[in-house]
Amino acid sequence: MLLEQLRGYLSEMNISATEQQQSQLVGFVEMLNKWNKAYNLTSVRDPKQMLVRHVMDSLAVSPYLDGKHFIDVGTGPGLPGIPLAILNPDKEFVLLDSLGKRIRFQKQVKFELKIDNISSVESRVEAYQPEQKFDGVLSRAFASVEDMLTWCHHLPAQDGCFYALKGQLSEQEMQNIPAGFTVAETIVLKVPTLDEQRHLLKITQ
Ligand SMILES: C[S@@+](CC[C@H](N)C(=O)[O-])C[C@H]1O[C@@H](n2cnc3c(N)ncnc32)[C@H](O)[C@@H]1O
Repeated sequence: MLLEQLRGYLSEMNISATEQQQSQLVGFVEMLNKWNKAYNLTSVRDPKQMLVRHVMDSLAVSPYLDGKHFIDVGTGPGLPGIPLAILNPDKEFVLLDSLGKRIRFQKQVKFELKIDNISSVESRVEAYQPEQKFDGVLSRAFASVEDMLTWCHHLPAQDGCFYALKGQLSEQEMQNIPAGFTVAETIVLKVPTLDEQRHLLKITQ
């Protein structure tokens, strides 16, 4: 059932995924649903809604990613990083969150679904000093754009950029973008069956 739903959405979004990737994406929803009962990972309780609101919403970002080495800050259970890693095995994703139980969930997902291109870091983002900087710094439902840029300014490589996945954009939030950062692109994302607005801000430094 979930698999059929996923296939329909992938075709609507013009995204191709192998059988193995499809089964990993469904496996991720099933694990999210199972662990959610004890770990409180998301307020979305219905697996069909998890597929739309978490997996498809994350995958909508995939066509816009430039580079190979990404970090997803405030990733929680691995959103958008895990669906993006499943779809892009040639890219690497560091999943960072300050809460240990979310990190434990990500590690179990990596192990059970055999996702080789993710690694988890338990840290506050402000304190994290990576050995290698990133082509892209991703976030979804993490913080205001202002706070994200202030806390994460040390993470992108020279030509790297920020990708903030947002709902409705408030004028005030856009006005508060700190000096030295530029919104290079504002992309309107289409997520099947979701009426609310979804935006991807691509921000350079
Ligand atoms: C609302 S959740 C969003 C999770 C996920 N990105 C999503 O889209 O569902 C925000 C997450 O950011 C984490 N977080 C908040 N402040 C943080 C910080 N300063 N450093 C690292 N993680 C942080 C929280 O632990 C939480 O998991």
